[in-house]
Amino acid sequence: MASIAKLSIRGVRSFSPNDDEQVIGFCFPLTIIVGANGCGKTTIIESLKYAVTGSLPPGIKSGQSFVHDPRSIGQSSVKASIKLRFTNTEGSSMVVARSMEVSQKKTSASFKALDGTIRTVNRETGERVTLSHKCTELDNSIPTYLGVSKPILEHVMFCHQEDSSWPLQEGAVLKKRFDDIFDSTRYAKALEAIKAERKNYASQAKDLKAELEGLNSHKFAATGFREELEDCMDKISGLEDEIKRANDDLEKENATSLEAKKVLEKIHDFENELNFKESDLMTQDAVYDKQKHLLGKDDLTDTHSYQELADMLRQMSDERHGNEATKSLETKERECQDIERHLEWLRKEANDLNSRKGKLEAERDAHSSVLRARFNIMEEIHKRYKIELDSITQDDDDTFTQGTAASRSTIFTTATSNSNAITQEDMDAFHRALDAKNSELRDEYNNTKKQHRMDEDSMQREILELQAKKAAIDNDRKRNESAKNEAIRELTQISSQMSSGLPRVRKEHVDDAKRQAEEIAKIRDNMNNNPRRGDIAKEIRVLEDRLKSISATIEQDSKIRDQLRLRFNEQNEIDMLERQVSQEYDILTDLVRDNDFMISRQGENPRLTKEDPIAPIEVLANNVRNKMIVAQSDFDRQNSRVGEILKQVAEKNALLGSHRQRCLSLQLKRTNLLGADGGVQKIKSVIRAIMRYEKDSIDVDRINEDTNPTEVLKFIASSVTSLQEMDEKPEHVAKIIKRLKRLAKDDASCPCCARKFEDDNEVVSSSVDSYNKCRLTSNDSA
Ligand SMILES: Nc1ncnc2c1ncn2[C@@H]1O[C@H](COP(=O)(O)OP(=O)(O)OP(=O)(O)O)[C@@H](O)[C@H]1O
Repeated sequence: MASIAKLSIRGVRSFSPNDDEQVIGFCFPLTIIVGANGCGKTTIIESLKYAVTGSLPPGIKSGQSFVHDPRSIGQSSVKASIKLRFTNTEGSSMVVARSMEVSQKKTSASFKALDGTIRTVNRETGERVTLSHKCTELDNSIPTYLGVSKPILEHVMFCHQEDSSWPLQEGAVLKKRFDDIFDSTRYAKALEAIKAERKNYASQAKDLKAELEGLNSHKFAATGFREELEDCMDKISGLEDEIKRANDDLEKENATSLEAKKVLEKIHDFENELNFKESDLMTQDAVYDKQKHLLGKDDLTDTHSYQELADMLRQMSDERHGNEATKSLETKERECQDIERHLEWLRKEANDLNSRKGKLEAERDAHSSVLRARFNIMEEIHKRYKIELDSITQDDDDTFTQGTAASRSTIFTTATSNSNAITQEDMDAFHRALDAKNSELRDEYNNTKKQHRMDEDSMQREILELQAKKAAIDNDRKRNESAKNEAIRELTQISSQMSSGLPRVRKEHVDDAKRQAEEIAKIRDNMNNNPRRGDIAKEIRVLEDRLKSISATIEQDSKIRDQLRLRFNEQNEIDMLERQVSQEYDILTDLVRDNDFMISRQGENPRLTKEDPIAPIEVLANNVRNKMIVAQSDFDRQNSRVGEILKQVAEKNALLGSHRQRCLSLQLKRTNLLGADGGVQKIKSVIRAIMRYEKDSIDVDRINEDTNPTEVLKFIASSVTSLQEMDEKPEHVAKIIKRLKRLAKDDASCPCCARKFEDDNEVVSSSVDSYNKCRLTSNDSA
């Protein structure tokens, strides 16, 4: 706790400057100062107060009467000094020394407070430290060292007896004292600052609220965009899946095409084989017909069943050649079964191709729906932003024309019925129009923003000027009020002093008070006469009007700001769409890069550009679409071709079956011919009968089914000739010859080319030559 220890006074009031310093020691816990009236008790208290706070006693405004009067000791000036030793709150001993000087002039005296010092001891070094301070610094620092505020020291602890009745004074004085004691001014200022801060924060909160609303709308828009993005991502993933599926289908189609090619090649081979076999069959048919013709009545096909003929053939084969014919037959049957299996496989392939065709048609429908969705988006954008289409392609029906309203609507009305009607040029025009609209909106937004900024700056400047003016007026008003209050207070004090009639109120004091009153009256008159006084109300009114207009301007600006915010939102929307387009471009680029191999199979790789990434993809899609159409037509053609081939195969199959039947019947006939009662045996018997009339013996057994017919015919011809020469014509020989001639007459033709013989002689004599000739001819033509 701080405490005062010793007070030294010289030259203050009744303490003469010519004497030694008067030292008053203070005791603990109480010091009582007693003495006669006028001995100087009050002076001690006043000195303490001055030493600690630097405040002069009340009623001594300039301090002349506080110092010992120089006139009383006949000096022109008097120096007074007050020293106080005290212990500060930290327990350190300190000495504060203050000095004053009063110079007496002819009529008046001047007071001057000199700089004071504070002496203390450095705790660490133990040295004495003396610091010189100005009066105001001392006034502020000593109360701090003592730990008591200056108002409490002035108004409570060292309160002058004349001023001790201040708690009973009027409200304003009382308030001021309490404010001083409790330092409420600081709190009032703090309150004002808090109010100003609160106002500031309220305006900031308002701005932030508006900003929050904007952010909320942004958030809402962002949520919408995010949902749209998710939809787009879903669509893209769906498209990717479709592309993947289409690629897979394409691969399968390629594999199927390869397989179909192989099948076609096989069918072609089979056709060739079939043709070859057909020709072979025809040859065999011809041979068969000839042989049947030659056999005549010996033809057993009509009289014997297939089984009987087969048995006969088997018997004869076993007899002659073992199982070779049977094996050949089995081989043929196996081949026939293979062909049937192959036909079944071809039917299955045709079914697969048909089902694949259905799938491809379904994919085509899905692609059409995607195109329709794209068109709907375009139409929505067109309606929402009123986009002007400046360049439209012109088709055959003159549907789109250059930049007319009719053409703008036609692109959508035409496309409504068929979304595929939008060409690449239409898309380009739409993109260009979209870009133009975007740049137009952006320019408009920037211009409005710039204008708003300029307006805001000018208004801000005006507001600052007005605030400065208002602050100046407030300062003037406060200054005037404080001056007025001060004057009233002093007047009150003077009047109280005068009314108390104390003996120490002197004439000078009254004169001073009068002068001060006159000065205050002058100030008051000046204030009343101040032309600004009347103008202030006008200025306030003008300011209020100005404030109203500013409020209206601010309201208008807030509307503009809302519009700008709306534009800003739209701009953000456009930016987001641009970013979305950029992202989709990246995704498209990645997609193209990932599917590079597949795309390269479709022709040239598309070169994507940021400006128009759709065009190359559209070109690629058109190429793929065209290829698909070509592949589809190829597929249809191949399908019809397969149908035709299948039909031909069926026909050939039927023909083969009939040929097989004929072959079997031929084989049966052959067996019959070679049988015991067959034609060959009959011919042999005929030959034997002839031979009975020949002188030379002939080995008849030499003639069998493998004997060259030429030799047989030669033999018959020579035998007939020799018989004619011999002129020996037995009856049965004559019959045979007659029969041969009749045969020749009825139906004699070449066994190779089925040409009719000209006469009977040619039947016998020229048969060999004709046979050879016809054979050579047929070989040449083959
Ligand atoms: N400027 C001055 N020069 C010389 N003496 C002065 C001056 N002003 C006042 N005095 C003298 O100082 C004395 C006043 O002292 P102070 O008022 O301190 O006495 P006091 O003991 O408090 O008296 P009281 O008991 O009546 O209050 C008076 O005798 C007065 O004549």
